[in-house]
Amino acid sequence: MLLFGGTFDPVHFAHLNMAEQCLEHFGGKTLFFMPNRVPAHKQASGIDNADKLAMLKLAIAAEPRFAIDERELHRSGPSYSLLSLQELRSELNASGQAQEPILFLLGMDSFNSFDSWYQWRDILELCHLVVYQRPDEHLSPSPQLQAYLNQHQCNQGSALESKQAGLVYFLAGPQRAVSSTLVRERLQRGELCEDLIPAAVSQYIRDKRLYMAS
Ligand SMILES: Nc1ncnc2c1ncn2[C@@H]1O[C@H](COP(=O)(O)OP(=O)(O)OP(=O)(O)O)[C@@H](O)[C@H]1O
Ligand SMILES: O=C(O)c1ccc[n+]([C@@H]2O[C@H](COP(=O)([O-])O)[C@@H](O)[C@H]2O)c1
Repeated sequence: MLLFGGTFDPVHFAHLNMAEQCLEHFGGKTLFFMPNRVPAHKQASGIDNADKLAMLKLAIAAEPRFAIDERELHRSGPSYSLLSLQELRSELNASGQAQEPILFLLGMDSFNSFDSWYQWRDILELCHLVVYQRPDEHLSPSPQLQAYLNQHQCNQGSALESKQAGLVYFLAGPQRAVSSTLVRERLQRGELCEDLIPAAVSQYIRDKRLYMAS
C-alpha cells in the first residue's frame, strides 16, 4: 500500500505532484494521504483539523486513485507515524495481506531528519521509505542514518515489492518549489495562491477566511 503522511496545512501542488509520481512509478491502485493532527516535529499553525481535511478532500476529488486515511485525526497526543504504521500492519495481517509492503512517501527534508522520528528504526520494520527530491534540499543524513542507507538503499523500485519493509528508495521526478509555509505567508499578505494550490482549495480558503491576517 502507498501511504503519504503530512501536515497538509494546507495541501499544495507539490504534494499532489509527488503523490501522482509515486502512483505512476509503483503502479498502485490507491495512494492514501494521511493528515496528522498533532505534528510531532513542528508547530501547528492553529488551523482547525476539519478545515485541513476538507481542503484535502477538495484537492484529491478529481483523482479516483487518491484516498484519505483519517486515523491520525482521530488520535490524541503527538501523531507519531509509528503508531499509525503499527495499526496498518495489524489491519493488513488481519485481512490476510500479511506480505503486503507499505511504502511511506516523504520529501527529502523529512528524510534528512528521519532519525529524529519517534523510534525510527521500528518504523523501518513496518514500511519502506520512498523519498522524493525537494528543491534546494540535498541528501544530508546523519552518520547513523547514512549507515542505515548504506545497508538498505535500493535502486530498483521493483525490489520494494519483494519484502514488506526496511528499504529506502529515492524516487526521481519533476520538482515543485512550493511549501505550505509559502502558501500561508502569501495568504497572510492577502495574495492569491492559485499557482500553488488547487482552485477549489483556494476558494475554500477565501470562503472561510483561513490563514488571513486578522
Ligand atoms: N515541494 C516539495 N517537494 C518535495 N516534498 C515535499 C514538498 N512539499 C512537501 N513535501 C513533503 O511532503 C510531506 C508533507 O509535507 P508538509 O505537509 O509538512 O508540507 P510542507 O510544505 O513541508 O509544510 P511546511 O512549509 O508547513 O513545513 C513531507 O514529507 C515533505 O517533505
Ligand atoms: O513519528 C514521528 O516522530 C514523526 C516526526 C516527524 C514527522 N512525522 C510524519 O512525517 C510526515 C511528514 O511530516 P511533516 O511535518 O513534514 O508534515 C507526517 O506524516 C508526520 O506526521 C513523524
